[in-house]
Amino acid sequence: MQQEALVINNLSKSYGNFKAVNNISFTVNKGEIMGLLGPNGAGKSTAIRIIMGILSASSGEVKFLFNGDSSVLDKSKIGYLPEERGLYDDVKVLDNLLYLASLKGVPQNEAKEEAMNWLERLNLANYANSKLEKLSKGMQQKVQFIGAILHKPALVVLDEPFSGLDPVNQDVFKEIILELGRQGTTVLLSAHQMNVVEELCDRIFMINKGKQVLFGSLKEIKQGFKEYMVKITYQGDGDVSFLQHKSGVSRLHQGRHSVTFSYEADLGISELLQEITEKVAVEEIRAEKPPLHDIFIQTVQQRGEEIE
Ligand SMILES: Nc1ncnc2c1ncn2[C@@H]1O[C@H](COP(=O)(O)OP(=O)(O)OP(=O)(O)O)[C@@H](O)[C@H]1O
Repeated sequence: MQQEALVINNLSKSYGNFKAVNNISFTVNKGEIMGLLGPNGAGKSTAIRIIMGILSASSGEVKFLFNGDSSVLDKSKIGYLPEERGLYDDVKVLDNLLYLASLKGVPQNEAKEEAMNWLERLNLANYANSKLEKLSKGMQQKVQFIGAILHKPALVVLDEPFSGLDPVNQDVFKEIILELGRQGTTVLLSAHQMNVVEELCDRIFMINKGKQVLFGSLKEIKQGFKEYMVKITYQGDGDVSFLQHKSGVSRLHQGRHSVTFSYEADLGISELLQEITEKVAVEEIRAEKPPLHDIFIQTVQQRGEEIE
């Protein structure tokens, strides 16, 4: 039985006539990894800051259910990685972490042990006694990430945790986030590089210009998108120009020995593939749903809306 940990109901935030967040609703279940995905300026940080109690909503509500039913946020149960990182530059790495842990009520001995374990795991143990300003941006982000999870919170809220990280460290963060989910920690994270996180999240809330675009698991979102991306490679100089006139085919690109196009899933693709194999000596066929990023862009465009 799924247990709701966080409920967002009809949340909006206006600045004058401008709606930065426009009536969004979603829930996050206990132990679930939820991705809030959208381009720059979509409203992700605004929504997160409202959830964190830093900004007030114009309307709507945020409910925390992991500690009984409460609209009051118990900050010691939440870990937060803010978009604008907030550590002390001229303070040692370990002391920065011990300070953050003390704000959450973690006893110093315990905090020190946990902090050193995490620094070890993130290859920063040698920097424990260096001032933060000596570390690279990516390293500082790792320290801030440790600060968000050190006190074993029930809910972790990460605003753009992957931006500015190299692919190796992105994978390290992903591994830790998955581990948190398995341990029952609820995770809400935002990202603009959709393809970095699409496989990580149990469910995804896609947002553009403050409004919901799509919401569901990756599988549900892909199933709901009714177009395949097809790529066929073949030997020799076959002629597949008939595809130009085929209904359901769009975005056709003809290469020297290959052709790519989009095809409406509802039409059933086997007959079309049969026709192609009669015309050319097919080497490889790939038909798959597009990546999340493309689904996002096409869904927004199909609705006649613009991307920020
Ligand atoms: N204090 C403010 N006054 C007016 N407009 C604001 C204010 N804060 C944010 N906005 C606007 O609200 C929109 C959403 O901003 P927000 O920071 O939530 O986006 P985001 O999805 O987090 O994007 P990014 O990835 O660039 O941080 C933007 O158009 C931004 O310019």
